Amino acid sequence: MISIVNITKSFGKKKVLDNINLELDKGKILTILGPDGSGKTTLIKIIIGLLRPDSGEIFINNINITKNISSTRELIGYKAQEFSLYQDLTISENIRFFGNLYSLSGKELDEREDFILEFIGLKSFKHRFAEALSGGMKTRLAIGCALIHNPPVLLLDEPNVGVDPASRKSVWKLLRELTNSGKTIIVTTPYFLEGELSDKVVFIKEGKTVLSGKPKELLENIDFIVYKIEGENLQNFYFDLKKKEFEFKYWLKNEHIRILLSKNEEFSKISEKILVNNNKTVKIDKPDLEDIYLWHST
Ligand SMILES: Nc1ncnc2c1ncn2[C@@H]1O[C@H](COP(=O)(O)OP(=O)(O)OP(=O)(O)O)[C@@H](O)[C@H]1O
Repeated sequence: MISIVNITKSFGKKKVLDNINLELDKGKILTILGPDGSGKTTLIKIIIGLLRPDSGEIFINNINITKNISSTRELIGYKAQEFSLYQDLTISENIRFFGNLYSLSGKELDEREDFILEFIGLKSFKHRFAEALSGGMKTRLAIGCALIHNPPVLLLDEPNVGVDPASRKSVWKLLRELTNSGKTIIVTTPYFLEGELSDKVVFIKEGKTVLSGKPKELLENIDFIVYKIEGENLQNFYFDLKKKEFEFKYWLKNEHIRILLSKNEEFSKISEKILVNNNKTVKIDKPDLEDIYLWHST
């Protein structure tokens, strides 16, 4: 459905995207994961035709949209990272405004507005001003606005940044309903857990694809072990570890330190070196997508 072929883009001397290739089938969600500055937004902007790639092509339904930029209007609904709803317009007015931009009017616009209000679960709030909405409601409204012209493809740039975890879940539920009805969705996010909810993930680092695949398969085919160290004074312990410049991968995450070792490295060999004492406990932990990203990208 969507094919991204050899996309490369530089700003001045800086290569921001380096030969990106991706395929996504109809009715699926692709999540682009990567830290700030890795090139996610640049790729999205190229797909919607806001930026021209230096080389490469993008196809949606076999239409070369890099050559037919005008076709992106119909094919794609887009929610930008800094999406600005009109704060002094109501939910209903925001949706109708976007409808006007897509030349919808009269009965057609009324019906579309009604459908979207129902779909995003904001019908009973339709006269509420956008500025008075919670983060999750704003995101749902923004997705509704991007859907106004019923495009087959939806591109959402970091839709859940600044949204609480419960509302993030409701946004993902909405996305899944959309794919069940045949829409194809690309999402960017810095939250690795969101990747697990999608059909396909791609990890991008410094403009390069580190790894891509189905989250379930990536999680089932892991060639490392995650050790979780808990205990008191972990921050100091972590900074002590840093001074020793170990080669293995470790970092401080929430309330613990994570250490990744390949399956043939024995933890006992390093446990002496890192002086895990009585104040610390070591457990094997379930790997997640962030572990996979760090394993492959550092
Ligand atoms: N118009 C531009 N001119 C010059 N450099 C740019 C431009 N747009 C982006 N960049 C640079 O390209 C790199 C990738 O930026 P991009 O916004 O695509 O990353 P990102 O992964 O979306 O990060 P973020 O989550 O912070 O938006 C960054 O180093 C950024 O500074």
